[in-house]
Amino acid sequence: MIASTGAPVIGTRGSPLALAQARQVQALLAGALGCPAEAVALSVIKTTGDMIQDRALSEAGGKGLFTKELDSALLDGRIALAVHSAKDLPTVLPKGLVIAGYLAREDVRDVLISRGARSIAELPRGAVVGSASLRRQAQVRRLRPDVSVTLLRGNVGTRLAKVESGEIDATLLALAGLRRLGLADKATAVLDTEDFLPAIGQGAIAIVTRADDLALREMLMRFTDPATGVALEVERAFLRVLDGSCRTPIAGLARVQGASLSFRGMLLAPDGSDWVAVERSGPVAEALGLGEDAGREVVARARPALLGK
Ligand SMILES: NCc1[nH]cc(CCC(=O)O)c1CC(=O)O
Repeated sequence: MIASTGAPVIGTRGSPLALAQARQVQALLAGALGCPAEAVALSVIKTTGDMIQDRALSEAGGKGLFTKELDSALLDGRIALAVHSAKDLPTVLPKGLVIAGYLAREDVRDVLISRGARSIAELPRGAVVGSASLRRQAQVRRLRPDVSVTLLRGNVGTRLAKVESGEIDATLLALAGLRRLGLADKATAVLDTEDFLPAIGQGAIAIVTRADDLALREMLMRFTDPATGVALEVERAFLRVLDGSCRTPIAGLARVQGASLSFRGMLLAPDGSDWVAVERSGPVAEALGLGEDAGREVVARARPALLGK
């Protein structure tokens, strides 16, 4: 759908983070169109995921919780593009939709936010770490089997308040999200990807359009980042192979340097007591096969319990 100004309408969720991300795309698209940012309309759409606050999303019925309503708006023509955290996108999009591209990736790392401890190693014995992410819960427990993890949902502001008030000892968040909210100074420590692997897609903003909207797809190519696209192709291929069970924590990160890429991926038991890690490198031209291959290696090496079987 084209707004009365003639510019394509952007669909977004209404959370502060989603709006910050949509505004980045709004500014870039306005630049490409040669019009003021206000001429590109943002349409705020509530998703099922926005309405669930009391349980882990993994228990609330699976994939696409943050995308379904935006997908429908795209397919109905109410919006022309949807802006998402790549991390929240399911591995397979509904028929007729495509990821048209990604903005250049932000910092991919997670951060620790705590009152006293300056690192995960420094957390007091038996500390309580709040997180809604199975991947973060598992990785914290892999490094520190003595800490207890508790479900912590809600927006970034609420989570920070719970650390400040002492309700929990620490939490973990994506540095990218904090930066976009202007809250990066809340981070106590930035976690090295060597021992704390990010989520598939972390730090990347994805733009979804209708597959047949070729004019818009071409327009978006003026400011989307091909290297981020390659990294995400690897990571999402890895995730697709492992995707059977959303109860199983998965982490992975691809890096692109010129014509070569490297990838590390991990599948973990929810309590961090078991894991399989893989490492691959190869040419950019083989991104898809490399990601799938890494996924198949994990499946082959994992104990059945790790695969939820
Ligand atoms: N699950 C919510 C979500 N989706 C994307 C980000 C951060 C931004 C990003 O990864 O690009 C966050 C918050 C967080 O995990 O701290």
